[in-house]
Amino acid sequence: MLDVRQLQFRYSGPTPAWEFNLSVTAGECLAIRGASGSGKSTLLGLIAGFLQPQRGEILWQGHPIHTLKPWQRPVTSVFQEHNLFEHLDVFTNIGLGLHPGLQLSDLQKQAIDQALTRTGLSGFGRRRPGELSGGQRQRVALIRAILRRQPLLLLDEPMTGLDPDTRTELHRMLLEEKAHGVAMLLASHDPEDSKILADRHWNL
Ligand SMILES: Nc1ncnc2c1ncn2[C@@H]1O[C@H](COP(=O)(O)OP(=O)(O)OP(=O)(O)O)[C@@H](O)[C@H]1O
Repeated sequence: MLDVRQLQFRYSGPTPAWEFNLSVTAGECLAIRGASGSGKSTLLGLIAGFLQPQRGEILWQGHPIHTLKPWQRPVTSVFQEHNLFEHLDVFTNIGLGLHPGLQLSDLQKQAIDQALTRTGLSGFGRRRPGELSGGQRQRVALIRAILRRQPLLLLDEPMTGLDPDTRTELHRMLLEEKAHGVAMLLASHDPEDSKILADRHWNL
């Protein structure tokens, strides 16, 4: 279970201050609702560890994680910027999410191939991100996050630029992750994403 307790944050300069309080249990998807600029990405950035809170706690299974580096947290995230390595091909980008030294088992290699096929990217494994469309890059980022199988998945506008069939397949993959006990936080302006994936809503 994720517990965010009295988590206070403000950017430098004359910007709003936030205090976040929420919890998400294993296998649950919490949709974060709020107008553009209300702080949804900020909250996800704090949980991922890309931003440092001024006060408060983030607990996972009762243990504080807000003191950990991003890569030490039981978290994986898909942000709008994708964060793919431009000099590496699609397969390697995904594989590095599974093992930093790319020591992949046959099962993991199969899982990557299968996920690429399911999302219409069969045959794209050797392409670099610069040779992909925005929606294709988004799919690669999502596959990488899903296959990493961290207990907590942060999704910031995850379906941007995807066609209806690919969205349906990715919704299905995310529902499978939920069924495996992955907890999710979803920031999306698309009501369809929330309707299909979310168990609860939380308003900012
Ligand atoms: N690095 C920064 N420095 C100062 N202010 C920032 C910074 N990043 C974001 N903000 C401000 O913080 C507020 C919240 O931004 P945030 O990106 O969290 O909103 P959001 O709810 O995710 O918006 P959207 O739905 O448009 O993605 C906005 O007013 C934004 O301008």
